[in-house]
Amino acid sequence: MIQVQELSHAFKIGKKGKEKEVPVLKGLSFSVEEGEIVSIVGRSGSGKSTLLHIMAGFLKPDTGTIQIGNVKTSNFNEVESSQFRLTHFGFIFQNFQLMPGLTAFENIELPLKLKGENKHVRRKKVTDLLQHVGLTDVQNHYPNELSGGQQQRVSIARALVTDPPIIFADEPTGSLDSETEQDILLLIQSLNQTRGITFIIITHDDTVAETADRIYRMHDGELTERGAYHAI
Ligand SMILES: Nc1ncnc2c1ncn2[C@@H]1O[C@H](COP(=O)(O)OP(=O)(O)OP(=O)(O)O)[C@@H](O)[C@H]1O
Repeated sequence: MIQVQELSHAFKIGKKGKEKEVPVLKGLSFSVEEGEIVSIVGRSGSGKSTLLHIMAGFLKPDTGTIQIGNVKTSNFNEVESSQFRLTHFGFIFQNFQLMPGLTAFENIELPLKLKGENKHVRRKKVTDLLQHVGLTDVQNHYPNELSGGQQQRVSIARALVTDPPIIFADEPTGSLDSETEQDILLLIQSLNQTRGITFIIITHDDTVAETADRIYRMHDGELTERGAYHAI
């Protein structure tokens, strides 16, 4: 479903005229099947976030191609990239990135408002998702009135509310204690199974990586597959 081929990217650093090229991705190729949980594991600075930014269309690769379904997304211009992102991708971040002035319900509802969905559809979708992620009782709480795990559940529900087929999760449990981490990983697995959503999890943590159906290890700008694990 997602095919990445021969992807390379280097950053230019230093003063104008004296720039140095720092290669980060060096011709890496890999694929993700529809409905899979894939993790990309690697040390800090190995290029995981760069790969995610390129796959999500925030950054152009120097060379290489990305194909999602039958669409070659690496050929997109900025407008096409952002339109594709809105309909195909959801994002989960380490630090949740919730709007502090909105309740849990309103945070989850926001992408639907931006999409112009009517109130009735919004209420139904948000109510269903609140139940699915176990937050019905705290739906009127603001982010600072929620635990880290609850905030991450809100951000997961927000990522899912527009029904994207692919979710990118960048260190989704990086701010959580190990018990809450397990709860969130189980939630991701349950959403993957019940809704068929593809998850791409970026992490430096082997325990998190092993939740996935398939693990890729990032090392020196290349990816190698590490086999299948089902640790939970
Ligand atoms: N905008 C940029 N300009 C120059 N160099 C960059 C830029 N972004 C990232 N880099 C460099 O590219 C390399 C890979 O960074 P990247 O953030 O992709 O790694 P990572 O594996 O996601 O790390 P972490 O786990 O710490 O987030 C690092 O050496 C970093 O310093």
